Formats: sequence, structure tokens, C-alpha cells
Amino acid sequence: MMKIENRSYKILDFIKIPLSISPGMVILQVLFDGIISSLVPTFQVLATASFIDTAIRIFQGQAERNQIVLPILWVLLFVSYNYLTALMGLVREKLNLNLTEVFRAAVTEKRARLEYCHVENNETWDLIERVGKDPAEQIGKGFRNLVTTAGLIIRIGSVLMILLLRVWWAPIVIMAFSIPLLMLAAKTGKQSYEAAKEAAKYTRRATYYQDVLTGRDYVEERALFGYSSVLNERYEGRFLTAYGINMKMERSRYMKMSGSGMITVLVAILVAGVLLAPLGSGQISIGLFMGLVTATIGLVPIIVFDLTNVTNDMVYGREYMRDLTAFGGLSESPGATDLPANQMAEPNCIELRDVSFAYPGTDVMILKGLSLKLFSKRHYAFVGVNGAGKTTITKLLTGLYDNYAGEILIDGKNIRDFSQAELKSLFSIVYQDFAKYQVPMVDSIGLGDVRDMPMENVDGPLKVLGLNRAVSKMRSGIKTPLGRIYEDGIDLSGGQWQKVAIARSLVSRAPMHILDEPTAALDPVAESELYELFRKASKNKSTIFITHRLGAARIADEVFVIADGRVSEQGTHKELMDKGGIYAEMFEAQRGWYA
Ligand SMILES: Nc1ncnc2c1ncn2[C@@H]1O[C@H](COP(=O)(O)OP(=O)(O)OP(=O)(O)O)[C@@H](O)[C@H]1O
Repeated sequence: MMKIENRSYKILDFIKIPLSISPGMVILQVLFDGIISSLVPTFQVLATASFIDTAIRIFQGQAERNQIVLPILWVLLFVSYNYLTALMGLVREKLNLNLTEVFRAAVTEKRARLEYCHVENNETWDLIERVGKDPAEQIGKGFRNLVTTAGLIIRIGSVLMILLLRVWWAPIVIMAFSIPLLMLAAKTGKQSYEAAKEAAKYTRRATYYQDVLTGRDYVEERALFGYSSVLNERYEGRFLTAYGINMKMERSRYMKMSGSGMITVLVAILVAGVLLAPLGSGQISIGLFMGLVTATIGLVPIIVFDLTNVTNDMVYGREYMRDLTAFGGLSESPGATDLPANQMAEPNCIELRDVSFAYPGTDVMILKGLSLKLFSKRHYAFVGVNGAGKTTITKLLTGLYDNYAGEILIDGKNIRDFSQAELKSLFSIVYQDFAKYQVPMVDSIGLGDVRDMPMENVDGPLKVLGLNRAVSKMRSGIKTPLGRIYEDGIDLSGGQWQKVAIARSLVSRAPMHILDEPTAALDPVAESELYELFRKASKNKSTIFITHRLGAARIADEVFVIADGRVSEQGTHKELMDKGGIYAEMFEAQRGWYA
């Protein structure tokens, strides 16, 4: 299986990578698209020249009529070659397919192995998106570009060779004018990658607005708030900015290229004029003269547009390779793609000791010397104002970040000494923004434990969460697809989606279950009930509820109030109420709402 390595990727990798994936298709494409189809026009010139010269000689009585047959066959052969190029379309498609299967998979695999901090960092996320967007297409484009470049060089070279034999200085003049043109193309190539990078930022925002304007998740609010025209303006703003950046780049490229291209046209006309002398002196035949003039004039668009385009694309490709190099160099989290370990003894105590933490690339301390202990088979609630750092604690516990100061110990052993697979087997989490997998319900829940889980294991959580009633009404029961991607899929209510996410966590065999406030779609009573159900379903496990609804905190064995990066209060609901501190104040404030 192919891997994205930590090394410097170069332009030549556009050919090495496809060659390692699909050597047959690459050779065919290089042979036909690169070499043969580039030589054909030159041979066509010679065949046409021979046809015209033979025809003239026949009219002048210097040749037999049947001598025209061979030149005609030559001309026909090269014309019919065009049909073969159509067949090459199939080869290109096959190569694309193979690149998608192997290279795209390698990029996806690397993405999955990345350290979590790269995913949460805007700059690296941009890089990941740039490299990960249609990677097969990018490699395919770079490869085709190399083949086209080789082909163009052969094509131009072969015409220049014929010219060189007749008018030695003509190719030199043509080359002298073309080189600055190509240098200019290289420069604009770099500029267009930078412009595309800049434009992509706006396109991403535009795509987001487009999603809000058309996506299903927003349909109710869209109707209710009627914000479509306002957001449409924002969409247009971002879209037009991206469009403007691209257009500016294209315009400037076109101006530069066509300005310089005019010079090449003049050179070609000059060459045609100069060939008149050898024609007059009989040094070249009429057929060859016509062929050479046609071929030289034909070189103009090739040099001005095709060659400059490929140079431009080549530099663009080099920037992609630079990005791929940077992407390959992003640090990985060992075991990020491992499945949870199978046999882990349930820990008696998980302890955070004097833990301080700031997100990488920032200097705001989110946790400031936080200490707490969690014991087996007990139920905890983390409460605190927004942004207090409750979710952050779970990210450290599960090993997503390890750049903290202090210690996190599982039964006295530092969590840095646990493998990812071991940590994954200890914790199961439902986040605030849990995922809604649009797959059959049983699969959506089964994703919580993909290690050969028997299907019946799904039944328990369904029953506990009261989802079995909904399932019994579904046409295909538990196999009914959720969401709108399948034709026979059904959409769930917000609360049902949340329950599916919670069921997913319940099928996990992890001894510690964390609910990071995934219950926002539930009314307070339903939410309290759900916490109660969840607690019962996890009676042999430890649980942490991260919640703002303090009613739910009442059922916890112990409540931690997180404030200012520390545990500011801890105890049972009753103890904290008696204490009359922050918790009691928050609870009274909420009670006031319901009174
Ligand atoms: N990837 C990140 N990079 C930088 N800062 C972050 C990142 N993720 C979270 N933060 C910041 O860390 C702080 C704590 O966030 P966290 O999500 O842990 O809070 P919380 O207590 O769970 O809040 P809430 O109750 O709103 O869910 C916030 O100020 C947040 O802006």
C-alpha cells in the first residue's frame, strides 16, 4: 500500500507516482500522447510535401501516375492516427481510476494519522485541504502536463530540426524569442498558484454560505428567519472576490503571453519570408516549402499558448509538490488509526495532577494547574461557564493533545505511556456536535465498536434510550437508512439523532463514557431522563456528563465546577448547595427560570 512519505516531493514525482501505481497505463500514455502524437505532425509535413511534389512532377510529366499511391497512403496513415488518439481516452480514464484508488487512499490515510493539533490549526488545515482536495486529479494533471511538455518539446524540436537543415539560423531566432516567454510563463505559474491559494479561502467561505443557503440542516431556520437574500449577498461577495482574484491573474497572464506572442508571430512570418530564397534557388521543393511554412506558423500557437500553459502548469504543479512535501512532513500521532485495544483492565483511578495547557500556537492558558481524580464506576458532572475548559479536559484525557504541563495518570501510570489503542479502549465520548452518519441505523450505531460487534448489542442501547419504538415503525426496522442520501432514508428528529449518537457510545466497551452536552435538542425533562437512563445503562461504568443543565448534575456522585482553568468547587450536589458557592448560585439562577 502506498504511503505519503516525509520527504521532498519534486516535479518528477508526477511521473514516478503514477509509474509506481500503474506502469502499463503510464507507458502507453507516454508512448502515444507524448512521443508518437508529437512526431506525427512533423511526418505529416513530410508526407504532404512528398504528396504535393509527386503531384507536381506527375503534372509536369516527370513521374508516373502510380507513384502518387505511396504518398497518399502516408497522408492517410497520419490522418487516421487521429482515431487512435480517441482510444487513448480510455487509457487516461483507467490511469485516473488507479490514481484515485491508490494515491487518494494514501493521502486519506495520512490525513487520518495526523496529530490532532494540525486539524484544529487553521494554517495546517488549509494545507491539508489543499493537498487533500482531489489528490488523484492533481497528480493526474501534473503527469499529463509532463507528458504534454515532453510531447511539445519533441514536436517543436522536430520541426526546428527540419528547419535547421534548410535555414540554420531560423530555429535559433525562434528559440531566442521563446525563452523569455517561457520564463515569463514560469513566473506567472507561481503567481497563479498563490492566487489560487488566496482564492480558495474565499471559495471555501462561499461554499459554506452555499451550504447554509441550500443545505438540509438549515432548512427550518432559513424559512423562519428568511435570511436567504442576506446570506446570498455574502455568498456572492465571497464568490466574486474569489472570481476576481482568478480573473485578475488570468487577464494579466493573457496580456503578458499574447504581447510576447506577437513577437513570435513576426518571427514565424520572417522565417516564411526567408524560405522564399531557398525555394527560388531550388534548394527546397514547393511541397517542402508549403509544409515548412505551415509547420512554422503552426508553431506559433504551440509556443505562445501550449508551451507557456504547460510551463505555467508545471510551476503550479511544483507548488503542489511543495505542499505535498509539507503535508508529508506534518507530524503523525502513532496509532491514530488503530482500533481500540481489546483487553484493557478497567482503571481504578484517573488523575489530572496540576495540569496546565494552552492550545498549540496560542498563549492563552486554558487550564491553569487543574487537579482532579475520577474513580471507577462513579458518575461525575463537569459544570462551568462557556469556554471554561470542560471539553479541553476530555481532549487531554483521550490523548488528543499531549503538550500540557503537569501529569495525567491512569492508575499511577502516565497517559503518555499508553498507546492510542489503549486510550481509545478506555474512553467513549459523545460530543456536542456529534456526527450524523447517513447510513443504515444499525451501522450508524455499530460505528461505536467496529471490532466484530454482534448486531444484538445494538438492541440494548436502543431499548434503554427508547429508540426501539421509533425503530418498530420504520419500514426496514433497524436497517432503515438515516438521512436523505438514500432514497428510502428517513430523517430523524433532533432528539432522535442525539439518541443515535448516544447509542453509538453505549455500544462501546470502554469503561468510561463521556457525554459532552450532546443533549441540547432535548427539553429539560427529557434531558434529565436521558442522563438518568444513560447512568443506568452505564451502571458498571464511569461516566462524565459535561452539562449546563444543573438538574442533570444532581444525579452525579460528584460535581466538578471548572472555573478559571481549575476545579473551583467539588462535591455532591447537596454539598455544593450547602456550600453556597458558584454552583449554588448557578443552580438557583436556573431554578428561578423554572419556578
Ligand atoms: N483548537 C483550539 N485552538 C485554540 N483555542 C481553542 C481551541 N479549542 C478550544 N479553544 C478555546 O479553549 C477554551 C475552552 O474551550 P472548551 O471547549 O474546552 O470550553 P468548554 O468549557 O467546553 O465550553 P462550552 O461550555 O462552551 O462547551 C475556549 O476559550 C476556546 O475558545
